[in-house]
Amino acid sequence: MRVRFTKMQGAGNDFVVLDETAALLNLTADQYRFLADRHFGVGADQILSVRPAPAPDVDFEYVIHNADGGEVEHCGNGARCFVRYVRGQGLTVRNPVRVKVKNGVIELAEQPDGRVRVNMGAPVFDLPRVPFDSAGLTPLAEGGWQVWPLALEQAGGRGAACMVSVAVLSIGNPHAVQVVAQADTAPVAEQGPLIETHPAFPRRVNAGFMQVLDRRQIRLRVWERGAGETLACGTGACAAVVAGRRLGLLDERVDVHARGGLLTIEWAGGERDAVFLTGPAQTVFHGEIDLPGAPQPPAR
Ligand SMILES: N[C@H](CCC[C@H](N)C(=O)O)C(=O)O
Repeated sequence: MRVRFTKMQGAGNDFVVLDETAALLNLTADQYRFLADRHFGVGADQILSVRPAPAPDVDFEYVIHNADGGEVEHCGNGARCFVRYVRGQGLTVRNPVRVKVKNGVIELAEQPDGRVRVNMGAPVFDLPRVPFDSAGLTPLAEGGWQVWPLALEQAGGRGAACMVSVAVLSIGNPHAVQVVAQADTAPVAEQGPLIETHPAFPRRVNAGFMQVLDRRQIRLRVWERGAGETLACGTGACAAVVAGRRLGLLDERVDVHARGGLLTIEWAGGERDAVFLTGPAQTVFHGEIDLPGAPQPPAR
């Protein structure tokens, strides 16, 4: 099956964008994995699908699949590319654009300076909604909030276990954020997959490693659920700033230095206050590719 796509990136987090506004593609997990494959496919951290509005109060539906083929609830860097795509392709002239994501509606606005500002909605701290299973775990009080100590053990008991303390929250998708002294030398490759698959996270989790430079700047690396370490993670940047602010370390507006670029996060600090993510969105190229496997029958 031949599909047209657009390759995009936001602060180095890269995407294959599929325009499904005229017809749904009904791709399989294997086909999403193929598109994301950097050797046999196009190559991307996530696949973003642009779909028709499911209700009159939104302009589009925004569906995200990780490189491992699994559908996920949200992608902040992808949201910026989404609005760049739909406006650039003339699918809408609205600004901001309202899109339906799995757990709600978000607003995406192209700014005069060319960056894109996304209203990501309010963070979620209710542990069962992250979801996080805290049974058998005792939180540590930290700066007026709490962090959760997790034992990380190599598969098969190889190597010594180590303990990390993570702040746990959802930005529509699950995040576990730890404060580290130096992001550049943080053990992202070693600890990331162990945190991602820790049994306390029944749907796995994105693992953030945050170095606080000062109250208005952090350096952040994220091992993403279903994708591994990416050059930037939009929801991860939101989660890190919200966690840092609740731990008393950060102010309302923070510049997040990711490996792939700069993101700006704003959160007033109230549990019902929306988190705002501002950053770049670039189109890299357009293309077509033959997908293995037969087209799927429409979902029932
Ligand atoms: N890996 C994430 C989805 C993509 C998030 C990230 N690319 C962003 O910009 O928010 C998850 O499984 O929840």
